[in-house]
Amino acid sequence: LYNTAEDFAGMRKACLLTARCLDELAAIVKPGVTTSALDRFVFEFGMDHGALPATLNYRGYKFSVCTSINHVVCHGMPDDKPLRDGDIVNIDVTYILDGWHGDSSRMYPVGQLKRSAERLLEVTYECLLRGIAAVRPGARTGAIGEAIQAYAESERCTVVRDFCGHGVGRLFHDSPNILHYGRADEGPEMKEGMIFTIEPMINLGKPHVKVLSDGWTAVTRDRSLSAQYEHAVGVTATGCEIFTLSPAGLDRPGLPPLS
Ligand SMILES: CCc1ccsc1-c1ccc(O)c(O)c1
Ligand SMILES: [Mn+2]
Ligand SMILES: [Mn+2]
Repeated sequence: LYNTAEDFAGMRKACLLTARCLDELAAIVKPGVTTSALDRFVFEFGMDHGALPATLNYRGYKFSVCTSINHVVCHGMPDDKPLRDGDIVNIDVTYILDGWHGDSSRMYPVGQLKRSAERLLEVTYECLLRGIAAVRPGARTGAIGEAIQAYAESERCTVVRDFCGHGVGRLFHDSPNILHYGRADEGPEMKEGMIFTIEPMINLGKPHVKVLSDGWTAVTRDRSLSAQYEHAVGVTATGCEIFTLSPAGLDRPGLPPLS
């Protein structure tokens, strides 16, 4: 367990840096830009702020970021292929700043999206917000998954079961695992001071996923579109604090709020 004073202060700083990087990426992502260029930006942004990407050399992964396009569910690797008009891409960043891991991801539209793709982004972000709304001391972690699954399926979407959220803080991955489906009476009880990510992957088609021969890239088996949003949260006496919110309100899909 973490204590809500110093530990939450450390998480706030690491997560704010990740959120600021994700904010800046919104102006960079456009047709013709390669995901390798995004990888270089994320590495350099970290260097400029005294932070290292946690994914670099993590379990043999060689990049500073995951970039997952269209039917890629997660763990997409940056490459030299240019993004195309109509693509949707998840960019997942984890900076380590003074030993604290700021883990967050968002969806970025490339150019003009089809309505079905736009709707998937809205449903997925709402799934994350519903999961966050279920966080409070005394509830079980299963309440997060139940809330996400109920909303996703009410919108005729499906929840990926193969990957989950996780404890985060001084470690990139810690207990508890946070499932994005299930029942409210399952899982460990949430306690004040717990810090974990909620990172639902939502598909327009079937939930089934397979990992490509590169050992990383997870794709929908039916090649349907998939989206993911990730926030890191700390459990407080009254609910939770979202550490990775965008200071500019850019973490939600669609147009940024009028300033
Ligand atoms: C590429 C980083 C990686 C490797 C194995 S799991 C993983 C990963 C990627 C994004 C995450 O948000 C996460 O919690 C883990
Ligand atoms: Mn992440
Ligand atoms: Mn994560």
